[in-house]
Amino acid sequence: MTAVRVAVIGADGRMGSTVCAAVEGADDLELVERLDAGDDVAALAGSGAQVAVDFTVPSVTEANVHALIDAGVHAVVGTTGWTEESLARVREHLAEAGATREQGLGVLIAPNFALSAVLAMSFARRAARFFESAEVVELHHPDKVDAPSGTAVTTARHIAEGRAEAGLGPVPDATESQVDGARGAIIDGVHVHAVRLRGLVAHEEILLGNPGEQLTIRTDSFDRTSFMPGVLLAVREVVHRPGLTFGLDQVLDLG
Ligand SMILES: NC(=O)C1=CN([C@@H]2O[C@H](COP(=O)(O)OP(=O)(O)OC[C@H]3O[C@@H](n4cnc5c(N)ncnc54)[C@H](O)[C@@H]3O)[C@@H](O)[C@H]2O)C=CC1
Ligand SMILES: O=C(O)C1=N[C@H](C(=O)O)C[C@H](O)C1
Repeated sequence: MTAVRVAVIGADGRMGSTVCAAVEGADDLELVERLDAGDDVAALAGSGAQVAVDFTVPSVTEANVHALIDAGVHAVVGTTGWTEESLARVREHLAEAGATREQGLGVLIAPNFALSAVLAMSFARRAARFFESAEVVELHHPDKVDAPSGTAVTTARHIAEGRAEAGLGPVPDATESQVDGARGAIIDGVHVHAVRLRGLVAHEEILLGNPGEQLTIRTDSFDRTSFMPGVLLAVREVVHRPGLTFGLDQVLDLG
C-alpha cells in the first residue's frame, strides 16, 4: 500500500497542528509538508504532496485553494468564510484545470468535519419543514475570528431550504424595536446567535418551535480530535472526487 502524501497549511494553528498529529498517526497517510503564514503554497507543486489540508483564516483560504489547483494538488478545506461567489470561482477554476488533466482535481470544503455536527445539520434540514419557528445558537471559544460560525451559516441555509421547499413563510417575530444585534444575524431568514466564552470549543443548538412543543438539536465538540475522523476521511476521498464537494454530508451520503 502506498501512503497518500499530505501537506498541512496552517500547521501551527489549533486545527492544523491537530491534523498533523492525526496524519502522522494514520498508516495510510504520510505528512510531507507543514506550511504556515509566510510559506509559499505554490511551492507544493514540486513537493510530492498529493493532498493539502487547509485550516488557516477566512481571508487567505480561497487564494490558497486556487494556488493548490494551479499546483495540481487536491485540497481538503476546513477554513470558514466561503460564499456562493467564492465557491463558484473554485468550481470554475477546477473545470478549467480538469480539462487539461487526465484525472480531474478534487477540492472538498466542509464547514464542520465532526460527525455530530454533520448529522445535526442534516437532521435540521429534515426537521425544518415541520416547525413554525427556527433559530440557531452557536457557541465557541473566544479566540475564533469569525462570527457567526461557518457551521451556523450552513445550518441556517439548510433550514431555509427545508422551509422554502415546504412553502413555509417567514418565521414569526413581533419585534418592533431592538438594541442593534439583539435578534442576531439573519441568514436566509433564519436568526443566528453567536456566543464566545472561555472554556468552550465548538457547540451549536438548533431550536425548532411549534405551539406547545420544541425540538432542540445540539452538537458539542469538546475537543479538536472530534474533527479528525472527518478530516482523514476527506483526505482519503478527495483524490477520487474530481470537482468541488461542499460538506462532509456528501461523502457520508446523507444528501
Ligand atoms: N471545518 C471544521 O471542522 C473546522 C473548521 N475550523 C476553522 O478552521 C480555521 C482555523 O481554525 P483554528 O485552527 O482554530 O485557527 P488558528 O488561528 O489556531 O490557526 C490558523 C493558522 O493559520 C495560519 N495562517 C494564517 N495565514 C496563513 C497563510 N496565509 N498561510 C498559511 N497559514 C496561515 C496561522 O498562522 C495559524 O497558525 C477557522 O476558519 C475555523 O473556523 C475550525 C475547527 C473545525
Ligand atoms: O473556529 C472554530 O473553532 C470552528 N470553526 C468552524 C465553524 O466556524 O463552523 C467549525 C467548528 O464550529 C469549530
